Amino acid sequence: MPSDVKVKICGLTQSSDVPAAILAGAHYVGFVFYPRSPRNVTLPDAAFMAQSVPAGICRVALTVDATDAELDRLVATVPLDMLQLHGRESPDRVAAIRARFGLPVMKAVGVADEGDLAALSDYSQVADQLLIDAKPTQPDDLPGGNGLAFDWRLIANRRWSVPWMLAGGLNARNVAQAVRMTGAQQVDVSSGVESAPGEKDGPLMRAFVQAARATEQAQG
Ligand SMILES: O=C(O)c1ccccc1N[C@@H]1O[C@H](COP(=O)(O)O)[C@@H](O)[C@H]1O
Repeated sequence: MPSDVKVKICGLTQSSDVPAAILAGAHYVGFVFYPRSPRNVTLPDAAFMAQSVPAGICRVALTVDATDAELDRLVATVPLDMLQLHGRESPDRVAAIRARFGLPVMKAVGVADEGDLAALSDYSQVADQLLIDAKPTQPDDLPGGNGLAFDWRLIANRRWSVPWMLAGGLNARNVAQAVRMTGAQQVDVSSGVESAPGEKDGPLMRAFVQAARATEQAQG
C-alpha cells in the first residue's frame, strides 16, 4: 500500500508548472524569491501562479535573509500559506517573522555532521516546521537547491516537536531509500525534478511523487 508521504515541489517558475506539480501529486508548491537562484521569480509572476493553486495545496514562499520590507512586499503581493526561511535567520528572527506576518514558518537547517543537529532542536522551539537540508559545501553554492544530499544516517530515528521535511539532493531514484532511512513523512525536491536549472519536468515530478509514496514506512 502506498505511504502517505507528503511532497513539496519547490522552485516553480512557469505558470504551467503549477498544474503539472499538482497533477503529479504535490501537497506543497514552492516559489523562490532569491535573485541568485535560477528559480527566482518576480512578485507579479509568483502572484499569478499562486492564485491558480487550488485550496488544500500549501503555497510556500522561500526567502533567504529577507528584510521586513522585502517580506512586507512579498506578503502583500502574493497569496501565501507558509514562509520558508532558507538563510541564516536566528531563532529570534524566526520568531519575529512568525509574529509579524501571522503565517506558518518553516525554517531550513543545513546538516553536514552531528554538530549541526542542535540547531534543529533550537529552531523547533520557534518554527512551525523544520526543513532539513544538506549544508552547502562550496563558498559560491546557493543556500539550497544544489542537488546535494547529506548523510541520512545522521537523522535516522531522531524526532522533533514540530513536523519536519527532508530535503537535499532527492530524486525519483533515491527518495524511497531516504524516506526509509529517516522516517520522513514529508519530502522536498527542487533540482531533482528538473530537465535544466529552473525548468521543472512533468514526468520527473510524477516519478518523484510515486517513488516517495511507494515506501513502506517502519515509523512515523
Ligand atoms: O531552489 C533554489 O534555488 C534554492 C535557492 C536558495 C535556497 C534554497 C533553494 N532551494 C531549496 O533547497 C532544497 C534542496 O534543493 P534540491 O532538491 O537539492 O535541489 C529544497 O528545500 C529547496 O526548497
